Amino acid sequence: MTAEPGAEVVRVEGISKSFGPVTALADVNLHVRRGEVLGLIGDNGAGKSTLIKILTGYHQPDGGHIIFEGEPVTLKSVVHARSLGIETVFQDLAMIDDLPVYLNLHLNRELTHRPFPFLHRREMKRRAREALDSIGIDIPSVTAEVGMLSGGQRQAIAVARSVYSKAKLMLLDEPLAAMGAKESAVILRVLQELKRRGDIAIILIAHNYGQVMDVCDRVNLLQHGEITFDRLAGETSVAELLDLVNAEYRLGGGH
Ligand SMILES: Nc1ncnc2c1ncn2[C@@H]1O[C@H](COP(=O)(O)OP(=O)(O)OP(=O)(O)O)[C@@H](O)[C@H]1O
Repeated sequence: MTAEPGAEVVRVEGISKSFGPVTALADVNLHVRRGEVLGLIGDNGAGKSTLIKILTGYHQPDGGHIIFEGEPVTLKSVVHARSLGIETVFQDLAMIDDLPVYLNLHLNRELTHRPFPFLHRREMKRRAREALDSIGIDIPSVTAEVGMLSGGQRQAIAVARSVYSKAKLMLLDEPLAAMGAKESAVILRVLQELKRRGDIAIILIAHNYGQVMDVCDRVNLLQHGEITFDRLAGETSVAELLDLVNAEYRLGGGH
């Protein structure tokens, strides 16, 4: 089914999740297609991270369904979700700073000279270079330690790692938080390139609506545990999004 360009990769139906007395998600419905970047916005505490953690297999929902590539799935764990092609790029990156770029790209997937347990470094370097070049990430050397790179470059490598592991659905939770304009531009360029290639579905959480509008095809607003707004980016504006979120404060629903 996903061989088709534009095919639906994931559909979420009626997802709910509470933490004790706190209802994080009440009745969430959303979907995203191959080659599409869906921007997920919402006030602090709206439930965005909880939704991403459900899709990544970290939290189990209390109710509702997840349809992945047309089949209902129960995502039992992060490892299970990853085995299906659901990859998350976290804010805190999960990179090992004192390892070079090419080994970070191959974490838990190191190539060896079979049947011998020696690392096939030359081949890993070659593949790392190819993976970075293929999505336009400009890193001078794949042997550089990740800890020496800028935040933007590290985040770009985290994205490349997901692509390299053949992600079908990529989840990005605030990848641009704490980044300067130049660093954000690196990531936005990579996302544009992935969009152009058209084979991955992407859900992006971001607080900067200007950046959301730059890269997303469609925007969903999460409020009170439900998606209350679903619009093509070309049919809305930063001003409208700000207005919708700020309306909550005016109604006394904000924190
Ligand atoms: N593990 C948890 N235990 C208890 N409550 C939680 C837990 N995770 C989230 N919550 C609560 O669920 C609600 C939704 O939180 P969530 O982090 O998903 O929101 P968010 O939209 O990602 O917010 P932010 O933009 O601030 O990151 C909040 O009220 C939060 O306090």
